[in-house]
Amino acid sequence: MIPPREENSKWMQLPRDIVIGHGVIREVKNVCDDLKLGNNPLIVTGTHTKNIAGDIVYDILADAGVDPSVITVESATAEGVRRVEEVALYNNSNYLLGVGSGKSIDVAKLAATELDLPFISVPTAASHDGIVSSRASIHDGKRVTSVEANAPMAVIADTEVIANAPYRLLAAGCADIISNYTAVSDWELAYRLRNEPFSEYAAALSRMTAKIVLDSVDSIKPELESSVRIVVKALVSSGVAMSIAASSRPASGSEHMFSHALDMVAPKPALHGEQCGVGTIMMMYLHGGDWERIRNGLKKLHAPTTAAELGIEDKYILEALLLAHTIRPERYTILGSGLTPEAAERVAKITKVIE
Ligand SMILES: NC(=O)C1=CN([C@@H]2O[C@H](COP(=O)(O)OP(=O)(O)OC[C@H]3O[C@@H](n4cnc5c(N)ncnc54)[C@H](OP(=O)(O)O)[C@@H]3O)[C@@H](O)[C@H]2O)C=CC1
Ligand SMILES: O=C(CO)COP(=O)(O)O
Ligand SMILES: [Zn+2]
Repeated sequence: MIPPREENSKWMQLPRDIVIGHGVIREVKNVCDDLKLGNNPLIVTGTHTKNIAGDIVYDILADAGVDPSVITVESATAEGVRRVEEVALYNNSNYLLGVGSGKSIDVAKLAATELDLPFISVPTAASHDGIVSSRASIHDGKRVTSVEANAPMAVIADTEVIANAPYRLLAAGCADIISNYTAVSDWELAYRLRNEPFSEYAAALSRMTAKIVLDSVDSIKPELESSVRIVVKALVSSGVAMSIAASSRPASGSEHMFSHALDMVAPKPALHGEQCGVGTIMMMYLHGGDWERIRNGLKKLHAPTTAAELGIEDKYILEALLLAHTIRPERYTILGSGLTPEAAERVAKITKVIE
């Protein structure tokens, strides 16, 4: 059940078990036992990640006498969620495991929420903080909708598996965390101008997490498990900030609205974290903050800082900048009631996102 929102009361959902480390995927049965889950799980995995981790989870559970079923998802759509729910109901599944990247985790998370079943997140990449959060993003071909869901009961993040994922995914995860800087600035602005509910604890945790990652860019390298540990811990910490706030506010502001807008207008969007990173450079400029520090940090991480590096034409960057404020009108940000075309071009050019 998704917690109710009474004024003056707070219901935070946090994972109970968070297991991070080399080879911890092999703890999956122990985690399920710790949570006293049943004997009939459904593993929701992706077409690439099935071979990488889905099959390992299946074998561990099957060897331990559990009777798992498996379903593969190709995209995070409402249709995909419905298909998972049907298979779970047909198999009488008593919990779901999302084993893979963002889309498998989101589909499993939302299906589990709708079926009122426990959900365990087993990420194969550290590409964004959705691996631990209580939100799921669903795509309908034209737009992405972020919906409330139950937080995972457990997160099992195997640093060996994640270190073997394409480095691009890890750099995207770092950029998603660095974007907390502008998300928190937007939230503070909304608190000051609109008296929006604000949590100092969530904001401080979110900002500190972004600082740790930005301060660590020189230590974050491909195929290095110590780098993965830094990023996974940051993603967990950012997820906890969202749980404390009972909202994605601490980790999603104008830079995320820009990324969601790009998902709508760009023929071939880049990774979520990559787009948020580029959005953070521009939104930091609008906030009057140190956008060059953000840009330099992303460069050191080899994350995209320009439209060309995102593989997106300049005109879509400008279109997304003009659309961004309409994405979530109730979420006040530095974009206010929208940029003029001239202002959009100026911010994109000054920050070197477009030429
Ligand atoms: N819930 C939330 O709060 C959030 C949700 N999102 C959503 O998450 C999705 C993006 O997630 P993201 O992870 O960036 O991208 P994808 O889910 O699109 O995954 C990117 C690709 O990486 C592959 N992959 C993952 N792990 C490995 C690995 N270890 N080795 C090789 N390939 C691997 C995936 O394979 P495969 O095909 O098997 O999956 C997939 O092809 C979007 O739908 C976005 O809207 C984004 C931010 C927050
Ligand atoms: O991506 C997120 C935080 O990093 C979630 O934010 P949204 O609520 O914008 O989907
Ligand atoms: Zn994000």
